[in-house]
Amino acid sequence: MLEVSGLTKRFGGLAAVKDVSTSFERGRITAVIGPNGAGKTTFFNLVAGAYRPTEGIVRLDGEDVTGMRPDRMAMLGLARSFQTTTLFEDESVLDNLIVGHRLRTRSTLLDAILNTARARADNRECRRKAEEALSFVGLDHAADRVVADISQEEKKRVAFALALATEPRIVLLDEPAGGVNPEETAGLARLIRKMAESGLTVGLIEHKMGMVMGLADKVVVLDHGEKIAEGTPGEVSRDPKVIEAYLGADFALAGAGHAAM
Ligand SMILES: Nc1ncnc2c1ncn2[C@@H]1O[C@H](COP(=O)(O)OP(=O)(O)OP(=O)(O)O)[C@@H](O)[C@H]1O
Repeated sequence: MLEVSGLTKRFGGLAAVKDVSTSFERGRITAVIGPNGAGKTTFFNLVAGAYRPTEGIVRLDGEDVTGMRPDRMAMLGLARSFQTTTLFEDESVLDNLIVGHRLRTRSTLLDAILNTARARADNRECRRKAEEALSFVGLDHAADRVVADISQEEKKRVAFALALATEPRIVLLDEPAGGVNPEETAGLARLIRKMAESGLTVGLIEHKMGMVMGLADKVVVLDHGEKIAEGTPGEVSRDPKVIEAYLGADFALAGAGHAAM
C-alpha cells in the first residue's frame, strides 16, 4: 500500500499541492480528479519521486520513501504510464517494449558491447517480459507491427505494456484515455480493471468522468492543490463542494456513471 500524508509542494509562492493525505490500496483503482491546474500531475510527480515535497511523507508498505529518486521508486515497484509520444514510431511494438525494458534493467553499455553472458540472459528476460506484457494488454497479434501503423488505442496499450514490463506493484496512469473514442475508452477501462484485478495498485488521473465513475474504487478530488473530497464515485459525485468546483450541476442531474465517456 502507498500512503501519503500532509503532502505539500510549493513552487515559489504557489502551493500546487497543499497538505494532501490519502492512500492507494492494493488491487484497487484510486482516481485523482479536479479542474485544470488543481495539482493532479504535481501530486503524481511527488508520489513517484520526480519532485521532492516541500512538506509531507510518502510511505510504501510502511517504509518512508519521501524524496526518493524516480529510478529508486521504479526499483521498488512503482511504474508510471508513458505518453504514446515516447514510443519509437519506426520500430516494431515488440522492439519498443524490449528497448523500453532494457533501459530499466542492469546490463551496462559495456556488457551490451561485449555481449556478455549477463547481457544475453538479460535479453532473454527482456523478451519474455515484453511478450508477457503484450499478451496482458491484448496485443500479441501486433508484436511485429511497426508502431506508426497501429491505432492510437493500440499505442495506448503499448504504453501500458511498457509500464507492466517492469513488473510493478503500483502503476500511476496520467490521462490514459486522452484522445481515443468512447468505444476505445471502454476497452481501455476494462484493461485498467484487469490490472487492478491482477493485484496491482492503480492510481489514475482522468478527465473523462464517465470512465472515472464507472471504474474507480475511490476518488480523490483536488481543487487549488487541496483535497476537497474523497470517497466512492457515488459519494463524491453527490458532494456539493465537488459539484461546485468541478463536476457542475448538469453532471449531478445526469447521475454519476451515466455521463458520456
Ligand atoms: N514545475 C512547475 N513550476 C511552477 N509551477 C508549476 C510547476 N508544475 C506545475 N505548476 C503549477 O502548479 C499548479 C498545478 O499544476 P498541475 O499540472 O499539477 O495541475 P493538473 O491538475 O495536473 O492540471 P491539468 O488537469 O491541466 O493537467 C498549476 O498552477 C501549475 O501552473
